[in-house]
Amino acid sequence: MRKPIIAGNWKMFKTVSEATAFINEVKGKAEVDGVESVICAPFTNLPALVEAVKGTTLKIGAQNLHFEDNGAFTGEISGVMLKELGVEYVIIGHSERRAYFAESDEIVNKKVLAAFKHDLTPILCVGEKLEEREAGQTKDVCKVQTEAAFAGLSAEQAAQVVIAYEPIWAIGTGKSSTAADAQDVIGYIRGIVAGLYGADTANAVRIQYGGSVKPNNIAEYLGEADIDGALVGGASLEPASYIALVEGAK
Ligand SMILES: O=C(CO)COP(=O)(O)O
Repeated sequence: MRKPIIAGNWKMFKTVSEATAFINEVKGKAEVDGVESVICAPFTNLPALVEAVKGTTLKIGAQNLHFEDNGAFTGEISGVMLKELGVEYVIIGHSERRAYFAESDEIVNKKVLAAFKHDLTPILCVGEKLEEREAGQTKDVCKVQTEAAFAGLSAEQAAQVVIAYEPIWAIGTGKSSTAADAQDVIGYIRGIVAGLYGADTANAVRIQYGGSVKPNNIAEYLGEADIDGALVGGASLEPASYIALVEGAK
């Protein structure tokens, strides 16, 4: 059985004091047996958040990393740095990074490999643009992105990747994919992993849906056979809403 995983992607929101106040409000509430609950926060919040979640089952993730361990890369943060902080997860290849920071499939792959080098679990984002969906290219786009990102991973590593299928047209728009459409694409993505590594690995990989997930629609997604959780932006920012999301994944 795959353990459902709810991850909040805070994007560029919350100062350190706002972030720690959030954890104090959700402690003991956004902790539900059988559901993994992860907050992916801006870099500046990470030390305080790792400290704030001690003694809880909540986990902390970053939203990006550089693929090198160190070097002349002004403004960047590496896997070594994240690991020493006690961060466990890292979002890689979010569509906002691909669009605004020119992250190619090759860079995404290097980042996935860097995450494993430092024992961080990648939350790998894939998904199509609106024009790609309209042109009937959704599955092709997901195939190219997934295969590129997994290049060079062992089966054991592949089984640990969390994939987040996020159709770009559904992010922050209130236009969510139907649960059935999300299941169709996510089942297809699981098949891609099966093609690369076989059925056991594919059955172990957890695949989230992301894009306008809210407390009132999360149960529909989690009710689908291949959807193992959600990567949530806007609705992860308020404590009450985040708690409802984790409860909705039971
Ligand atoms: O991009 C997302 C999560 O990574 C989705 O954002 P929203 O939940 O705000 O649509």
